[in-house]
Amino acid sequence: MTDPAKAPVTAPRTEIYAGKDELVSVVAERLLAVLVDAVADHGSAHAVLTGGSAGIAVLEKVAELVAEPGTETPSWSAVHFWWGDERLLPSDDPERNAMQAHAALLDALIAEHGLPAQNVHRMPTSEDAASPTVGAEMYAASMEAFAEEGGHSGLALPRFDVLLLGVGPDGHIASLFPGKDSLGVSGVVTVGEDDSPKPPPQRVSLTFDAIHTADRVWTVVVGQDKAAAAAKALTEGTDPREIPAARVAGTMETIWHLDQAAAAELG
Ligand SMILES: O=C(O)[C@H](O)[C@@H](O)[C@H](O)[C@H](O)COP(=O)(O)O
Repeated sequence: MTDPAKAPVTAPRTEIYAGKDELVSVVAERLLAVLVDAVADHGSAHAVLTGGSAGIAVLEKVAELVAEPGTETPSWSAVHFWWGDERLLPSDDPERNAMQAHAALLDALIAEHGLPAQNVHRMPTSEDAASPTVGAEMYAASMEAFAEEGGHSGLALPRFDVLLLGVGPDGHIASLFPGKDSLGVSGVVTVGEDDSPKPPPQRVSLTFDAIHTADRVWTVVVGQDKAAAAAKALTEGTDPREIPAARVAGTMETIWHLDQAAAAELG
């Protein structure tokens, strides 16, 4: 079995866009293309979604593209959506990443385009799980049920074709925050966070080991408040315990999509 801590990872490539709209359009088009190609290539597609305003704007753009006649789309019955992290809140809380993604795209795909509701794999809510640790274990079991046979990582995970990540001004990704024990958790696919510095405190997150199994890992980074964190993350030798985004990587490609404001301090 491959040691997941040593999964092959690719070096980051940066792409800088004039503004949020340009960035969001490119990522939305690319996301659709990856889903189409994945279904054609291996019969299904698994995408990992992110919260945050840029990540949700990408989904809104995908919804726009899907509604346009002539857009090439995947067979939605073969597409699965997962999350990189979630806030442990009640199911109807508008702060849940899943609620926002449903409103932006998923409800329309289910109602109008044949996406099976059961292909949307939400992280547990505070009604489902008494604690982040329990929520993390539940989500690991959900992913195990779709684990790729003979996957290269040695972890019980679906083959993630693409995994989106927002980046916080503190350099956090998913719910992996600077200085937290979650950063060092290895050999498992999920981790609970009880004390997030960004509210709400209780969250569930994929681990770095899980993130590193994805074929493509794409950040979506918009705004001047991310400039310092992005610059540090993309500087060799940065300690990921201080800037978790420094460990962002996928097995086939790692793309940092930044708008000019977020890229302002890149070396
Ligand atoms: O769970 C959270 O607290 C947010 O989802 C967070 O992780 C977000 O992804 C980044 O802060 C980037 O957010 P923006 O895309 O809004 O800049």
